[in-house]
Amino acid sequence: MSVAETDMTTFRWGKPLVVAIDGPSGSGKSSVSRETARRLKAAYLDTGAMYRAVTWHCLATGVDLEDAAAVENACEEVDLGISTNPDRQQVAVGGRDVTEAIREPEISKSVSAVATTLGARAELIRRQKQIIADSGRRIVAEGRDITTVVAPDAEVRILLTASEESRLRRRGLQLGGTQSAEALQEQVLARDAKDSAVVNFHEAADGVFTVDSSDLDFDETVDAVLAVIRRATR
Ligand SMILES: Nc1ncnc2c1ncn2[C@@H]1O[C@H](COP(=O)(O)OP(=O)(O)OP(=O)(O)O)[C@@H](O)[C@H]1O
Ligand SMILES: Nc1ccn([C@H]2C[C@H](O)[C@@H](COP(=O)(O)O)O2)c(=O)n1
Repeated sequence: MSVAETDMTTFRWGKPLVVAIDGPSGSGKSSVSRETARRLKAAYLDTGAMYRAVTWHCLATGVDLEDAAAVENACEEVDLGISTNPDRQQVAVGGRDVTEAIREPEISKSVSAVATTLGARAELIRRQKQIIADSGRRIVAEGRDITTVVAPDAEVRILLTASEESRLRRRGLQLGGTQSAEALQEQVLARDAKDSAVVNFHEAADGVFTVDSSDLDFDETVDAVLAVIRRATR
């Protein structure tokens, strides 16, 4: 039996398999979830990219990020496209490809303003639920409130954590060692502190498995996540 066939059997091919993964910045949610989706032959949804795309749209069209009603309105109106192919992430706003642009530091600096606007969250949560339904419920979705709000009914729910030290080190390496310690703290810890005002992604809710990747490398973390999925679905 090939590895692919083994995976299909082990992971209930043909049955719903929504895997919800939350965690703080730099814990490895995006990279680990994407690889997990590949292994499961599932779709992949990066919900943070949606918050980033709305932020890009607000900045590009002059929406005041301090004006909650304006941000909510922009979020409801925006034509937002996001691919769910784990091998090719694409994000579009009004048909324009913003896949790279939403990763710019200006967006990372401003995105919490959108993420803490409750009306904007409600609209993105509605769209995220629709994307999960449209996937035929075979998807790995990651963010900050997937286990608790977007997909509390997911077959498997995981909180992916790592120590602050590991998360700062990983983000530093990811950015090519170009950032000062202060800049990294701002991008990782200060952003988490702002986002925590509206959503809890530091503690696992009831029924949510915790995977602590502080002492695991990337491959070991993917294996640990797959082991949780196997255990939860057998
Ligand atoms: N277990 C691990 N060991 C070492 N490096 C890891 C591990 N998991 C992820 N990484 C690396 O850490 C960096 C940050 O990971 P990633 O972008 O997936 O985090 P994230 O939780 O999605 O962050 P954010 O929410 O800020 O987007 C990436 O370069 C990734 O390859
Ligand atoms: N479900 C989610 C996903 C993301 N956010 C916020 C938190 C971050 O500041 C921002 C960008 O996320 P990232 O790309 O860094 O994972 O979006 C959220 O509040 N809820």
